[in-house]
Amino acid sequence: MDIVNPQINEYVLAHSSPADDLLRELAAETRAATGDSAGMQISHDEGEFLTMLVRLVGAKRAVEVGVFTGYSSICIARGLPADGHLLACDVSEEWTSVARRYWDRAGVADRIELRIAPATETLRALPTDQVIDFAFIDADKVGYPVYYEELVSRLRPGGLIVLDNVLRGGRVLDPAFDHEADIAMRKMNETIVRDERVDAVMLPVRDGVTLARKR
Ligand SMILES: C[S@@+](CC[C@H](N)C(=O)[O-])C[C@H]1O[C@@H](n2cnc3c(N)ncnc32)[C@H](O)[C@@H]1O
Repeated sequence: MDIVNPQINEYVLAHSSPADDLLRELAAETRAATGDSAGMQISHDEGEFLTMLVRLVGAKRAVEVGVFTGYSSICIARGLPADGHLLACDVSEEWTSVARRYWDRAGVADRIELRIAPATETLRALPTDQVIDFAFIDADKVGYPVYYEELVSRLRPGGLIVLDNVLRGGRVLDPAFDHEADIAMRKMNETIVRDERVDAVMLPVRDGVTLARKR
């Protein structure tokens, strides 16, 4: 199911600040190098959205779960101040080797710390008093509840967690879709809307994005 009419998506893209040449080159290299997996990359308009959110929150300390070839991490890092820090979590040396090259070229490598390990391990190992201003979750869907909990407990008041793919192509609507990722996402969405620690807004941006802001 298309969440948004494809023509509307094109129009949205055409009327958002355009991605620069570097991000377009990264998208093209990702398509050439990873084939069908390239569909995991966020879209240009979602990237601009992330940069704007990071700036609006005034974030300095950010976390990303799910780096792939680095598109969203560049967008997040560009929204941070020069002394900002992005902890980037992924399990793939291969995909993140592309990301490292583009972080260098984007001039943001000095603000990104990459940890190659299951994100559950990385996040659980963070000090409990570590303060996070902004987080983006875009990795294995079954892991979302753990990632959300580890991040929300460290989020400062006014801090923001952004979760991607919360609509799963519309499959969250129908329990007949019983893939573990669809089940996990339904549970995640129910948890967030009942979580009294945050105000939550779910938006039909691409495959669905939830913004959870700590009270
Ligand atoms: C949807 S892609 C991320 C796309 C990325 N945000 C972008 O804009 O290009 C999901 C990523 O999550 C990573 N991943 C999968 N399972 C993971 C886990 N348990 N811990 C950390 N990363 C994981 C994959 O290696 C993959 O790079």
